[in-house]
Amino acid sequence: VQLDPNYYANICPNLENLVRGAVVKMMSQTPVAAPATLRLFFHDCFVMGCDASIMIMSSDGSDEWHNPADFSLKAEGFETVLAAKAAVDGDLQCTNKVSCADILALATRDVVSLSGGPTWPVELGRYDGKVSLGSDVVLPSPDFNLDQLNGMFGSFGLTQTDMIALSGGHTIGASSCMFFYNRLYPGDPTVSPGFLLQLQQSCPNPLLDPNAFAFLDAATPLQFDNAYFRNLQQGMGLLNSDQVLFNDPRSQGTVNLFASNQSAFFSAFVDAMTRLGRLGTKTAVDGEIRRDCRFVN
Ligand code: HEM
Ligand SMILES: [Ca+2]
Ligand SMILES: [Ca+2]
Repeated sequence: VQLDPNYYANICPNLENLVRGAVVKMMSQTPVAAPATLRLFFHDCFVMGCDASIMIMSSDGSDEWHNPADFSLKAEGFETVLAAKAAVDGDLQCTNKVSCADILALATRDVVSLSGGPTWPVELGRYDGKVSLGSDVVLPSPDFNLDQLNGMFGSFGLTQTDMIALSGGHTIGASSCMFFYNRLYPGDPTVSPGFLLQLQQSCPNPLLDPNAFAFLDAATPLQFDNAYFRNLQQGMGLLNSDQVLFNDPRSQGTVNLFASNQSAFFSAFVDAMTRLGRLGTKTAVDGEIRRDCRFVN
């Protein structure tokens, strides 16, 4: 299936402005909107393709969101897409003509660029999926090593460079301590000593505070920039799957490039996001334009 940035040019000419307006408003209300939306897009695309399957809420808890790998997705991402969908449907020319999957793709581009990252033309024309099953969810674990990361991203036709650039999505947002406690007690030798102390203070005890968290990019947690890669050079990657990108000699060169050259990171990120956005594209044959992003029609 061929996606096209101009897909809605005649169907809903004001689409991009409507989405951006809703995203700007959500971002002014909460700093969580941007990272939550970006992560939502990634988790959507890796399961059944970019078809907004992650947004379907079933009454019996069998949907993707109820899988432990998705349960920690923050509400603000879903709310951003729902707000953008409401803005789009509020334009009579557009009502029920734009898929939730396309709105999620546009909102994701907008949260990235409005956080200081690159902007790019978003390919459009995906239909929404009609199936969401928790049992279909397979996502990378924060304990993955380089071969496991390459294996999973490679299964989607993404290269190691794509995988490293996309991991740069961790330049914004936070992680619950539960995903990296195992690096803190006893201290993982690849965590810099100062950062280790800092993290042990933020995450004192897994049993005491399940809500404890740390920023994925301790330097600039709200800015979409290449500080994430400079952190890795200093042993300040939060997740094992982050730090391993620098520690493994096979990926270190790309980390060093992105750390020293922000435009190289941005252009690799745009390429990789565009490829990610092409996964599992649905059409009218196997999809629909969902009226309410949370339910199949
Ligand atoms: C490479 C494999 C990846 C692993 C193992 C991974 C794992 C994680 C984990 C464990 C968290 C913390 C979740 C929580 O505390 O609820 C997280 C957060 C996040 N991830 Fe990833 N991730 C990966 C790739 C990606 C990609 C490709 C993107 C987007 C391009 C992305 C975007 C994000 C964002 C923005 C957050 C912060 C969410 C927030 O603050 O609400 N991640 N990731
Ligand atoms: Ca999906
Ligand atoms: Ca940052």
